[in-house]
Amino acid sequence: MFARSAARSLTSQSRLFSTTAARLTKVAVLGAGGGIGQPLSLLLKSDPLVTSLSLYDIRGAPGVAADVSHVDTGSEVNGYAADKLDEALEGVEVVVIPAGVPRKMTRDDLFNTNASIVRDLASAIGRVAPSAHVLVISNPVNSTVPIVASTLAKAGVYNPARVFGVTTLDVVRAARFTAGIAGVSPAEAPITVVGGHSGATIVPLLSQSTHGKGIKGEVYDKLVHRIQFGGDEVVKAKDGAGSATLSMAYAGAKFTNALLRGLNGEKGVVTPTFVESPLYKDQGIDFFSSNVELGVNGVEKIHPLGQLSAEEEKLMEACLPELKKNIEKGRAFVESS
Ligand SMILES: NC(=O)C1=CN([C@@H]2O[C@H](COP(=O)(O)OP(=O)(O)OC[C@H]3O[C@@H](n4cnc5c(N)ncnc54)[C@H](O)[C@@H]3O)[C@@H](O)[C@H]2O)C=CC1
Ligand SMILES: O=C([O-])CC(=O)C(=O)O
Repeated sequence: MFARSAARSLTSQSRLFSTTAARLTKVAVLGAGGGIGQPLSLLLKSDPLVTSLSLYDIRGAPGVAADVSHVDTGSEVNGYAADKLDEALEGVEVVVIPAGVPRKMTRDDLFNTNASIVRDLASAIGRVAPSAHVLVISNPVNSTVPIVASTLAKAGVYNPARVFGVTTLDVVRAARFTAGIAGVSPAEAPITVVGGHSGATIVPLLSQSTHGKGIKGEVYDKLVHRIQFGGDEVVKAKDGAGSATLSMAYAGAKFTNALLRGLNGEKGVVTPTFVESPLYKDQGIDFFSSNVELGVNGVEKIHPLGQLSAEEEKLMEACLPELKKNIEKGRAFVESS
């Protein structure tokens, strides 16, 4: 079912999973009973690089685990009820967090509910699995990632190479939408998306893409808007029933597979992700999404942005102040907790 392939970047491949080696990896999903958590758990059960899957939620995880465990792949699956968080985290190397509420309005509206959920989960990770790699899906990502980092730092176990905001859905959308305009396969139209994960903080670098660089004028403006506000399309279409879940599960599984490939020693695994980054530290922005090489230690190398077009410079001007505010809000929440 899954093809083996030579090392190559995540953004240049269309297959969901790719593997070059086998190594024992225990992965936990916190929020496994939710709209993202359930399909994500199924996809991770299908990933040959996952050998053990630990599913936790305050509601319904044992049922999801029993269901997913019948899938005929090698990994073992265990489900944990609300009071079993510590057990769920034991021996885990990779923790994926889609726990929390989805939005009705803006992602920032979620802050009040999700900030404490993410902080408490990070605190348990710091206690039970302090060297785990933590992949944050819960919104607002621009704030929840600093919350995880600050919580782990408070516990004295923060390793910046091991905390990631999952921005892969922006990358997936950018490739899909650009390919639609260019009339090519999305696999031929990888787009680097940088910045953060909400509206104006999402900056697609179309000028660096073979099929994106020729898109100009109104078509360009509409494409950028669609990439930045793709989440709104889904929220609107679901009409009160939540936000993107299936495409996010796909994106979450894709990023997890990329990290597992890196942890396995595969070289050249490069994809955008929101991490502690030197790129805009001089402007007081400590977290930023850009192309990152993933390796045995998690973050191996943060790539420079490369040449930006005049339009992208303008997008970046709008991105940076908003991103800075979002990051500060996350940090301040942990400081005052
Ligand atoms: N990073 C990204 O690109 C995206 C992020 N999201 C975000 O992912 C999050 C989850 O979205 P959905 O799955 O649609 O929501 P959902 O409401 O369907 O599922 C969330 C799950 O989290 C569980 N939960 C709540 N508190 C918990 C806790 N303390 N510990 C463990 N589990 C807990 C709930 O019981 C529920 O099963 C939202 O914050 C959403 O905004 C959604 C799409 C894309
Ligand atoms: O729009 C939302 O709230 C969910 C999300 O992050 C996305 O779809 O990109």
